[in-house]
Amino acid sequence: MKTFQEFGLEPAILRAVTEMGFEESTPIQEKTIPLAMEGRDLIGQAQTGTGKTAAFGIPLIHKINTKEERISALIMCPTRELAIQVAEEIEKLGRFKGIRSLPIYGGQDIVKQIRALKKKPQIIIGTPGRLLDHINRKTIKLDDVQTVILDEADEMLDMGFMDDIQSILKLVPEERHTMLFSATMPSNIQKLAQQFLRNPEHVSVIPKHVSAPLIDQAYIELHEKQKFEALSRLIDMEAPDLAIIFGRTKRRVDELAEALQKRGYAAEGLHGDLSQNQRDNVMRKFRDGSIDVLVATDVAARGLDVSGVTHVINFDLPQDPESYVHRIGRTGRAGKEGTAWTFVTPREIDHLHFIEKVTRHKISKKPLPSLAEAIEGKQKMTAERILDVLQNDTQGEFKGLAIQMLEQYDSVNLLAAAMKLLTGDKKESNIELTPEDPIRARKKKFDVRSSGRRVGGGYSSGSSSSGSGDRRQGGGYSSGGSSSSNSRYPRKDSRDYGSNREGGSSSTSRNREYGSNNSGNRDRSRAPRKSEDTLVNK
Ligand SMILES: Nc1ncnc2c1ncn2[C@@H]1O[C@H](COP(=O)(O)OP(=O)(O)OP(=O)(O)O)[C@@H](O)[C@H]1O
Ligand SMILES: [Mg+2]
Repeated sequence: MKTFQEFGLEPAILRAVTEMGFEESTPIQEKTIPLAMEGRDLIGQAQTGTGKTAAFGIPLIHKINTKEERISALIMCPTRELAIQVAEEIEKLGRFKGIRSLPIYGGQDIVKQIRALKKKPQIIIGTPGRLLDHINRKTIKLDDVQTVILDEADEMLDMGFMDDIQSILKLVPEERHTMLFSATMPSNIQKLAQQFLRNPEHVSVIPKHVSAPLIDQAYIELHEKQKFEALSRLIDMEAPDLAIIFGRTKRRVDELAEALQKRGYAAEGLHGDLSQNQRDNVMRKFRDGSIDVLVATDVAARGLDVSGVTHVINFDLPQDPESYVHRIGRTGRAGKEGTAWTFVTPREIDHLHFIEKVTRHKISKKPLPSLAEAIEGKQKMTAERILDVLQNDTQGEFKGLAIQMLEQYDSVNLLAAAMKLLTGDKKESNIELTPEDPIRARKKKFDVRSSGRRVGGGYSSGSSSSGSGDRRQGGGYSSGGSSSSNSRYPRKDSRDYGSNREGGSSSTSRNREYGSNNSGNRDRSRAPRKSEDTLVNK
C-alpha cells in the first residue's frame, strides 16, 4: 500500500493524517486519491469500514483554497448522524490547513446554522432536506461549488432523495467535480451517475482473497418469542465491548432498549422519532462507552464509525441484502475483527438464503446459546475484570482486609463469593415484546449468477477492478445487465431515517426521513422502489 507521502499532498494534510494514526492508505484511498486530485469524476465502491471518507476527504481538502470565502464543496449524506461524523473527519483532516467546514442537518436550530454559515465555511456537509431549506432561504449559495460528493449515494436514492439531489445539483455549476461513494452500488446508481457525473471512473475495490474475513457471520434460527432470551444469553456469552442491535421498527427499538435496561444492560435506543438532542446524546454515550449496547433502526446502518464495536446483532432480519451488508459493517472496521449475529425465524430462512446468495457469503448456522454458555460467558467477564484490576495494581487499599479474611476463610470460597457479587444476579423481569411480522420472502427467485453480468461486486472473491470511464456496472449487488430482472427483493417498507421536515418552513422540505409518523411504529409511506430493469446499463 502507498504511504500518504507518495500522493504529493500538502504537508498540512500529511500532518493531519499522521495525527489521526493513518500509516498507509487503504486500497480505495490508493486508487481514488490520485484520480480525485486530477479532478476525475468517480464512483468509488469498497467494503464497509475501509476509509471511503478519507478517500474523498483527503483530495477534497488538498484542493480547497483556504482564502475562499464562499462554499466551494458540498458533501451530501443520507442521515444526520452520518453528516455529523463525516464533518468531524473532514474537520480533523483539514485542521492544519485551516479549512472551515460545517455540518448542516435537520433537527438542529436553523438560526444557529445560519449564524455558523456567516463564518464562511468552504465545505458544507449536509442532509439533502435541510440543505434545500437553506438554499430556498438563500442562506446557502452554491454558485461557487466546485466539488460535490455523494456519500452513500445508493441509500439517498433509496430514501427518495433523488428529486432533492437533482434540485440541489441544478444549482451547482456544471463545471464541477463530482464523486459518489458507497459499499454497495445497486444498478439504479447508473441513472444518477449518467445524469450527474462526467465520464466517471468506476473504482471498485474488493479484496482478491478474503482468507480471513474481518466479520465473522453467524445466524440463529429461532421463533419470534425466543428472541429476547436468546439476545440476553448471546450478550452474556459473547461479552461484547460495544454492540449494535438492529431492530426493524421504532417500536421494536424502544421496547428492546427498555427490556435490556430492565435486565441490567447499559443499553439505549436510537431511531428517528427521537429529538435531535436525544439522538446526539445516545450517540455520544455510545461513543464514549457510557452505554455499551446501542439498539437502533436502520438509521444507524449506514456509514457510522464507532471504534470498539465488536458485535452487530440483527435482532430482526434486515429487509434486503444491502441493509445486511451495511448493518454488519458497523463492526470489523479499519482492520479490526468483528462478529455479526442474525436472528432468523423459520419463515424467514428463504430470505436469509437470498441474502447469502446476493452477498456471496455463507452465513454459518449456530445453535441458540444455552444458559450454561451464558453463565460461563458472564463468569469469564468477571474473571477478566478482576485480572484487569490486578494487572493495573489498583487493589492496594483492599489488601489489609483481604489478608484478614484469608486467615478466617477458604481462599477459593472467598474469591468465588467476590465473583458472584461482581457478576450480579440476573434480573429476572418478565419481558414481552410486541411481535414483528416475518420479512416476507420475495415473490420471484433471484439468482445473481443467472441474472446477468456482474462486475467487481459485493464480497465476491475475485475481481478488483478499476474501469476507465466506460459505462460498466459498478458491481455491488446489482442485479446485473439483464432486463428481465425486475424487483430484486422486497422493498424496504419499514425503514427509519429519523424524524423529518428537515428544515421546517420550506415547502420543498418534505417528509423524507421516513420516521416522523410519531406512532413509533413502522412507516409504510415510502415511495416504491423504482423498477430497475430500466436502469441497468445497456
Ligand atoms: N489509511 C487509514 N489507516 C487507518 N485507519 C483509517 C485509514 N483511513 C481511514 N481510517 C479509519 O477507518 C475507519 C473507517 O473509515 P470510514 O468510516 O471512512 O469507512 P467507510 O469505508 O466509509 O465505511 P462505510 O461503508 O461503513 O461508510 C475510520 O475510523 C477512519 O478514521
Ligand atoms: Mg462511509
